[in-house]
Amino acid sequence: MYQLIVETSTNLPYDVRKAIKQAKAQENAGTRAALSLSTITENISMADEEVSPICQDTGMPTFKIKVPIGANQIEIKREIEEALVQATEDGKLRPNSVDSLTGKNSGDNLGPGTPAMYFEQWEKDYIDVRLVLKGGGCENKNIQYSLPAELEGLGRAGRDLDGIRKCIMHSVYQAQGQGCSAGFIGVGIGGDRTSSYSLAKDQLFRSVDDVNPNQELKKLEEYVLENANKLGIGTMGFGGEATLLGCKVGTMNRLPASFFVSVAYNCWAFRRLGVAIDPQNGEITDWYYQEGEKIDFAEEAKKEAQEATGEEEVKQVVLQAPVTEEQIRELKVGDVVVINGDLHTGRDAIHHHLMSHDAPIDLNGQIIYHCGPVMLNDKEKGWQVKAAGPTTSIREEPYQGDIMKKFGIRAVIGKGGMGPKTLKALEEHGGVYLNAIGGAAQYYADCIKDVKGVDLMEFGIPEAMWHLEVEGFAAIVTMDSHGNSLHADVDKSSLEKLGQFKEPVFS
Ligand SMILES: O=C(O)C[C@H](O)C(=O)O
Ligand code: SF4
Repeated sequence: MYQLIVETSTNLPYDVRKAIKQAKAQENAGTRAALSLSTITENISMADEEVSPICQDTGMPTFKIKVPIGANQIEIKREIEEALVQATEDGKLRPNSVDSLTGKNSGDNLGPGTPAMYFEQWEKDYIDVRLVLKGGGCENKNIQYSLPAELEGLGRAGRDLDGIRKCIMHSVYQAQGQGCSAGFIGVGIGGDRTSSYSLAKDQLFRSVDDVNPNQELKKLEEYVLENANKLGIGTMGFGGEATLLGCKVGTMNRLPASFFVSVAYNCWAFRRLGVAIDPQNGEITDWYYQEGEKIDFAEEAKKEAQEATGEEEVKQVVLQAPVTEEQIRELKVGDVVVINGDLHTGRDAIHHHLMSHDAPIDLNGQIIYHCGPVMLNDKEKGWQVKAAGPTTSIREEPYQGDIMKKFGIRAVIGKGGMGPKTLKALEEHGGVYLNAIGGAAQYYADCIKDVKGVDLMEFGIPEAMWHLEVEGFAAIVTMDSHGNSLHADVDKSSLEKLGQFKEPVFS
């Protein structure tokens, strides 16, 4: 179980690698989307080499286990829990289990509902364990429709295959880049609200290459894959050709009165693996999702990095943090900023806290990084950063503008963009929003040269305020102090494109 957990967190499966490689081939060199994909593939290689988490959000560990008749499920549960605790201690998983009422992090990835484990008996003589580590950002972009429904951009979706088609197209649109596109979707049709979502998630256990045996669903999957990529959302929502990398649809019976379509959205960091286990000796006899060649992005990434620095099409601005208002007002959407100096992490708990408390340090001219890192406290070296990519910024929308003004913060780094309230505050106050590449947790951890301290540890490791010193931390200006937002632009243009799919296709 330990091996399965570590491999899943650090080594992306072959089928997912293949889909990412295809996406890269679709994007034109030198574009924002192509550069972001290069960062992503470089990150995949780094995680593999370092045996460190691909993304800092190691998600909700979800196990699907098939056991021969007579196998002791209680013992298997215990083994899984022990392995999770160990993997957390070793920095392969972030402590991710939080009490919903008190906000307290259990620290070891155990707690009510964590991990999720689903057992099933079968008549074979081996144990089949599948694991998906699905992060919170993409989980937040899951969506459930109850048909008939009225959908933005697409009009009425009826209780038929064409209505289902519209829901799925809409689900990709509404995710924008916030679930770290390009993503994979699993769709569940029918059931009740619970079983419909669970069917959607089950589809994520199908291999990316898997072909649906049901001809109608096969056509639907192909249609969505082809057409969702015409929405122009692209990697991280920066615009581009690759928005969706996989679409798998399953169906089950429903009640006469209900008609649910549920969509489970998974980011590009699609961490799911599986093993066959011999119950006699506990040995792994087979790994799943590893057919064919393993794509090694390392060499490719090196070549591309050289080419990209040679091209230099985009404006690059080096900022030494702390920064001044004048420096920030000079930045425009599309600029690439390279940061050296101080960064301070702050996510949900910190933003909520800062609304009614003083900051633990002087934040004037400082940069806030929406990030909940994986940290290890080494006896000799002190705090070590194991993974540190951005988290979805939109959750801080109610607070961000006020906090920037209150403390004189000049820049925030995150992913997925923010809304009109923040945009207005950036203009009034002289601030900027910088988009880092979601999921690229190794790539950014590598830029962190020192952990200078930590405050508000009572919020738990991911939510604490970490004071970091960085070098060469690159991010893209996607919202500036002149009222421009790339996110608003991509949302608007993709909604217009969504309108092209209004007419019936499967009727
Ligand atoms: O929790 C995180 O670090 C990231 C989260 O998965 C997100 O996508 O927002
Ligand atoms: S940060 Fe992005 S890549 Fe990581 S779990 Fe969240 S959605 Fe996935």
